[in-house]
Amino acid sequence: MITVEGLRKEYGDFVAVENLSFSIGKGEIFGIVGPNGAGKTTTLKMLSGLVRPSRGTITMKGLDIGRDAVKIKSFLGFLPEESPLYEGMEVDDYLMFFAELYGVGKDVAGKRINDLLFDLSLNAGGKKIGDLSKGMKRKVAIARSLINDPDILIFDEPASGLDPMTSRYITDYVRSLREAGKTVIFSAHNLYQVESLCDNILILKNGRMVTLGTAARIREEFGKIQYRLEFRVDSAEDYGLAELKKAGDDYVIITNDISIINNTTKWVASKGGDIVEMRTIVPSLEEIFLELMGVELFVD
Ligand SMILES: Nc1ncnc2c1ncn2[C@@H]1O[C@H](COP(=O)(O)OP(=O)(O)OP(=O)(O)O)[C@@H](O)[C@H]1O
Repeated sequence: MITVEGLRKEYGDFVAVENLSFSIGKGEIFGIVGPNGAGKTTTLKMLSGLVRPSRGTITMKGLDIGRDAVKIKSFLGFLPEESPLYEGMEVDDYLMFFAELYGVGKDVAGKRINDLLFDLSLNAGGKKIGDLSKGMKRKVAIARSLINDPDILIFDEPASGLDPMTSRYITDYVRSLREAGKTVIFSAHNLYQVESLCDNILILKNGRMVTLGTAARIREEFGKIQYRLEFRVDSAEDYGLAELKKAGDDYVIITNDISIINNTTKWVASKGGDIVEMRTIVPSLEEIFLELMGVELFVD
């Protein structure tokens, strides 16, 4: 559906995005994450044809964005990070206005607007856009990005800064778009959202790809699985295999070395003690992300 090769964007001497290559299949949800300034918005703007790449190619449905921008725009919906809305207009009129800009016929547009308002649970009750809540305004912007019934959606932080309920609603809505066969590319700061939603995740840092894959693959590649063993013995004075912590009457060790776990269970048995619990600790994508970005993590 989408192929990106050797994408680069320079602003003067500054390289905002460097040598990005990836492809996205039809019906996929593709997430882009990275710290502030990583190049997410720049990448999304290049994908949506708003910013011209300094180098590299983007093809969508076999069309080159440099040569066929107009055709591509007809099946593309873009939600910018901050979307200025016409505050003095009512939602229906606003959406109808954009439908006309896209050449959507009045009857089709009317039905589509009703469906969108219903699906997004957006009931403005005749209020002007300027008087709506932040979450409702975001929903209006999302509805606008869908007014031409695009196959490919590019959402820049669709749920950022919204209350958890609205954020959850938008996440569920994005999922329903995939079920309707749309391809969705979005950037986010909320890694839980990305992990629960995306088929593939691209992690960017300083404009470069750190990794790309499913959440499970990224976990496998970068996440250290740790083992946590909790046991009970009368005295642990002669235990010297790993650092011991106390949890009430019990002792706990956390290690990524399975042989330490095996030797500890033998030692516990030799002391006539009991194993209380043995489990693995799988790092969350958030923890892996922080580690990849060079932020130290503490496990307790
Ligand atoms: N028009 C521009 N002129 C000069 N530099 C720019 C321009 N647009 C973006 N940049 C720079 O490119 C880098 C990447 O910016 P971008 O907005 O793509 O990052 P981002 O990952 O979306 O960040 P955030 O999470 O803060 O939105 C930043 O250092 C930014 O200052």
